[in-house]
Amino acid sequence: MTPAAHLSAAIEVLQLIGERRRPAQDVLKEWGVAHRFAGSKDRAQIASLVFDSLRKRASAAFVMGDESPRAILIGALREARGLSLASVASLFSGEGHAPAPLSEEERARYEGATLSNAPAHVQGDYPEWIASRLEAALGDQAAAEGAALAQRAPVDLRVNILKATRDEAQKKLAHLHPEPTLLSPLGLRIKPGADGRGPALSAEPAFVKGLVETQDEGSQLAALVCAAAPGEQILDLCAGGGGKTLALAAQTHNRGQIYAHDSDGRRLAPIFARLERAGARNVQVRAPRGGADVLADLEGRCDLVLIDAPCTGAGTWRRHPDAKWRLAAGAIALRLEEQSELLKEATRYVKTGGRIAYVTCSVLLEENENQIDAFLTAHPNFKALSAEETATRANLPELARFASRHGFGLRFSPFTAGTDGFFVSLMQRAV
Ligand SMILES: C[S@@+](CC[C@H](N)C(=O)[O-])C[C@H]1O[C@@H](n2cnc3c(N)ncnc32)[C@H](O)[C@@H]1O
Repeated sequence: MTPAAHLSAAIEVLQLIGERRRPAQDVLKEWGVAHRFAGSKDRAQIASLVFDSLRKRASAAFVMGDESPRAILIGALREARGLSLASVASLFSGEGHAPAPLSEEERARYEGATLSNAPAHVQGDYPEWIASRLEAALGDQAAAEGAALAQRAPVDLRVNILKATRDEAQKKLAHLHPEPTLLSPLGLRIKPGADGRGPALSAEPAFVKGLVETQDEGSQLAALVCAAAPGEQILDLCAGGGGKTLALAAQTHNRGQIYAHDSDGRRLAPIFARLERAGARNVQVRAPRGGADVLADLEGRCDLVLIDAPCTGAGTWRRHPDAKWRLAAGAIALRLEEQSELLKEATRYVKTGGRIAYVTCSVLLEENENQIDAFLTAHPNFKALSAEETATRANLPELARFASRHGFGLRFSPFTAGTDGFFVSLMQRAV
């Protein structure tokens, strides 16, 4: 396929995403199955165009004065890729499988339209209905934070200290030019390629042998501030695919016991191979078994209960740009209920003096500080740790500057920390 044919295909996929209201990744997969002539490199180019368009959907439509898939793609070529009008015009030639030539109006808008008078939700590329919620959490930084969430994300790796130091892993991956992350002492960052793609890590010996795992720097920090110590009894209540479990296993140097649980057994499926690869030997996976109480023996025994809570994912829009357009107010309400239930459930397992770590990958106040406030009011036998104390206990005192100004917890975000948006708060059970 030619680069111009990739554009036509991306317009078609954007149209399908709009009609089907399904995750972009699923629609791209279906499109690939229905168009067997497209090879893997073509599909990757098309996906990259689609994701850039979704990241910049609002600003691209504003620039072009039109919300059609074609207009959004054209606007995104300017907003996300900075292409010149001449380059775009040469691709939109109307020949072969290329999209129809640019109209006079499209040309004029591409060259002349500006975002300077656009409202915050357009400048920040998020849905208008969520603007007030983002402003409540982020104040006058909402548009800047939205714009940072509309950038392509780098590939972040967490070095597995059970197998290598950061220097060793960096040397083994030197051909990918990884740079040490600025905040996580365990992170390596690889810039995305010009087409937005990361490297094929699953074929890298350093990955296959478990020296590194993919994990956003914000997620690494959330795990690090849990300050898990060797010998502790730890429950990872929402372990999913095990991203945080693996980080905790490394932190504890394989000493003590980590119990990895998730209410959805299918989500746990990848954890077994990942634990094996990482050489993590202190993890017991506690998958659900019908209605059995699979965590009953942990009642009142845990030094640390991690709640990596189900959330809107409003901090991960760099990686899942379609999620911001599919998010609905009803989904937020559901997540809020699940989160407060999980906080309540966690109290069952924490021992006296033990701690709950509450984590989300959301930037919304309701899912973060407000949940902590409500929990502390309902559970006076718990006290929240200050940001300073949290950062000091984790031996990362410089993280105290990420203290939330809304309540107890630390906030990391693309704009303030160069990470995905993460919130983490620690609460200790009174002795
Ligand atoms: C943010 S994801 C976890 C990501 C994972 N910890 C990681 O680092 O890769 C949230 C998880 O919570 C799980 N979950 C939702 N409600 C739950 C509940 N009541 N009890 C336990 N797990 C739950 C979901 O199935 C989902 O896998």
